[in-house]
Amino acid sequence: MERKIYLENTPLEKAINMFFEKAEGYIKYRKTEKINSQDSLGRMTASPVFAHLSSPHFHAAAMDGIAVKAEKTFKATELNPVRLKKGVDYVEVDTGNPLPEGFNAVIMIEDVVSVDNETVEIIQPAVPYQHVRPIGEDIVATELILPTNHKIRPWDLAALLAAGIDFLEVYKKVEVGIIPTGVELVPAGTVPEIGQIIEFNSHFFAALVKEWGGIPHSYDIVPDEYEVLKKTVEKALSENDFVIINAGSSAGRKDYTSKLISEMGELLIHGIATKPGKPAILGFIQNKPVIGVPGYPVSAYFVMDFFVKPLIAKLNFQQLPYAKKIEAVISRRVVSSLKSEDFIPVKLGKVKEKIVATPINKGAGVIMSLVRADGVMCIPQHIEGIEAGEKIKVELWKSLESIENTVVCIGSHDPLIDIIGDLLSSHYSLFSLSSAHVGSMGGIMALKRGECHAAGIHLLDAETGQYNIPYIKRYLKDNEVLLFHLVERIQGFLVQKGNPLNIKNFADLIRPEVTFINRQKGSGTRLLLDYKLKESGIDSKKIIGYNREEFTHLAVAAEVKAGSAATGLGIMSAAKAMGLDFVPVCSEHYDIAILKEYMNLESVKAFIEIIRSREFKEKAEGLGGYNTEKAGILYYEG
Ligand SMILES: Nc1nc2c(c(=O)[nH]1)N[C@H]1C(S)=C(S)[C@@H](COP(=O)(O)OP(=O)(O)OC[C@H]3O[C@@H](n4cnc5c(N)ncnc54)[C@H](O)[C@@H]3O)O[C@H]1N2
Ligand code: MOO
Repeated sequence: MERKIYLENTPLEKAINMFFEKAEGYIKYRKTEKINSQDSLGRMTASPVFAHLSSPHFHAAAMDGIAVKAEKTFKATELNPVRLKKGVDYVEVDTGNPLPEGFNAVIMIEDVVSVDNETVEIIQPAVPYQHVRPIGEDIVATELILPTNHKIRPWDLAALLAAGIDFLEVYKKVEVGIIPTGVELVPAGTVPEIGQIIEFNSHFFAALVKEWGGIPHSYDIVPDEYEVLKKTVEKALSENDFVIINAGSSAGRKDYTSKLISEMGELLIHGIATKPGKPAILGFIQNKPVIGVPGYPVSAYFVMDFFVKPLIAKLNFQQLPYAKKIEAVISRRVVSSLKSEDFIPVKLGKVKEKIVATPINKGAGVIMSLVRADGVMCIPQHIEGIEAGEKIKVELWKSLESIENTVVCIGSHDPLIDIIGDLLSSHYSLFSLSSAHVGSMGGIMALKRGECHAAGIHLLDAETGQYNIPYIKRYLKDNEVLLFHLVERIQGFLVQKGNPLNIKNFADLIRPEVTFINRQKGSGTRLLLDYKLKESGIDSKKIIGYNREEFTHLAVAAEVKAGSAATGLGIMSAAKAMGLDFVPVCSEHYDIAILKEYMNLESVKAFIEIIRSREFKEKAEGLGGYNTEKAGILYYEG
């Protein structure tokens, strides 16, 4: 099997146009079916629907009271009440009852004075047909209830039934075949061995298809064998309106999808100018659309969103679900490829009047970036990147109200921030926490720019040996800042189980067999390392890997776990999380800085309450490596 190395780079808009132009003829002819009106919610009418019955189909009392002959009441006044005889001049009726023969108005029971069991008195005349719902007030038999191409809403469904329409003709729901491919895949529910991956994309796609109004049919995992894939595609085509083939879309040795589409039908496009989503495949077999969706889930989501969502909408004769967009400022610099339109999931929060977007650009394989996202931003092609503080458009995945109730905490990474976030939303259902890890200095700068409420910081001042306060004095001198203790935390070397290289102190870092993974400039851990190196007179140039940077403790731990570095400086919880050993070397202050003006926000008050809670302290102590004695104490105002 030859590899297909060359992928096209068709701009997204062009790809969409080409694809839907070609699909146009197919989209026009849709199958219809008769369904029970009671099950018609959300379906599209395929022909006009006319009323079988009128509603009401008899004159009906509109109020509880008495049915009268209006003429007999005309003389009634307060001074000269009119008396009416039961059965002759009036009949008792309840709302909805048919108006008895010969009667033409209803008087509300509140306006009727009972004289005896057989007689009532009234002091106001009744107008003919007052409080009567005449035949056909709501619906007249034969009138148009719903036009063609109308999506049935709850009240439409009610009107259909009221008009005596028990069955109606709707378009058949689009049926979508989903074929997962790859020998490495094992069905969800299996414990995967090394090299095996749990197959979740077909379930992910099926859920998307349902959400977008289609009926998914997933097929068994197809190993990377051309003939098996061909057979499955043939079967799926015969059973569905279109087919999605998952994975095998790029340049791997067994990436067959594009070859198969060219051989069985017409390959329209292989490769679009987006990131992620680049290896998308668009084609037609027997005139039915066949879409090759990349294996990486984030890449897959965007290809589904670009092509499958509108295709389902068109085949269902429905409008695309409305995507709400807002303007936000971006909290940190994002570099972007000149060759592609970049789609990046973001976390959102509102600080003062600004909506702040923090990009979660973790790569196409990280499904958690979608789980954590509140929206998606797009950087157009031919733009190299966006600077922190610039405005961007964001597609919203969450209500503006919940974004307004989000505490934005930007700064140094610590798993405690996730714990605070979880406690905040579990104790205060309205509030949530959005955190971004950009290092302590990044947090201070975000506070200064008004892009976060709180910053998690642990900045050691090399001159004074003091934590955080000197930095606040220097960088936030124009702001009123409150500094709260969070924890004292132990920093140490993350090493393989058993510490095979026997790394004990900073001097060990320059041993030739010790490779290092560093944290990014501006992070507190980096400052701590540099301070300690200087203190011990160690030249950082002698450390192999000093220039390799990661953004979080966990990322450092992952590098050590994978063996690409022997050690890195980090916190105990990161070592524990990755099953590594931890060699403590020093402790530091991790504090929370908050601008005073945000302290009147209920969400920020709740955030502080959580930090002070016993539950938080217990959870933090449980992780190991933290002293929470002073958590939540305000110790500096500047
Ligand atoms: N040399 C090149 N390599 C890659 C390129 C390239 O242009 N040249 N493109 C990269 C990009 S971009 C993407 S996106 C991926 C797309 O990969 P494929 O669509 O070929 O998919 P696989 O390689 O088979 O799988 C990728 C990844 O996804 C996992 N996967 C696949 N199916 C499922 C499923 N049903 N459930 C869960 N996970 C699934 C699979 O195990 C792999 O880990 O290619 C890059 N490579
Ligand atoms: O589509 Mo790939 O996901 O560009 O990374």
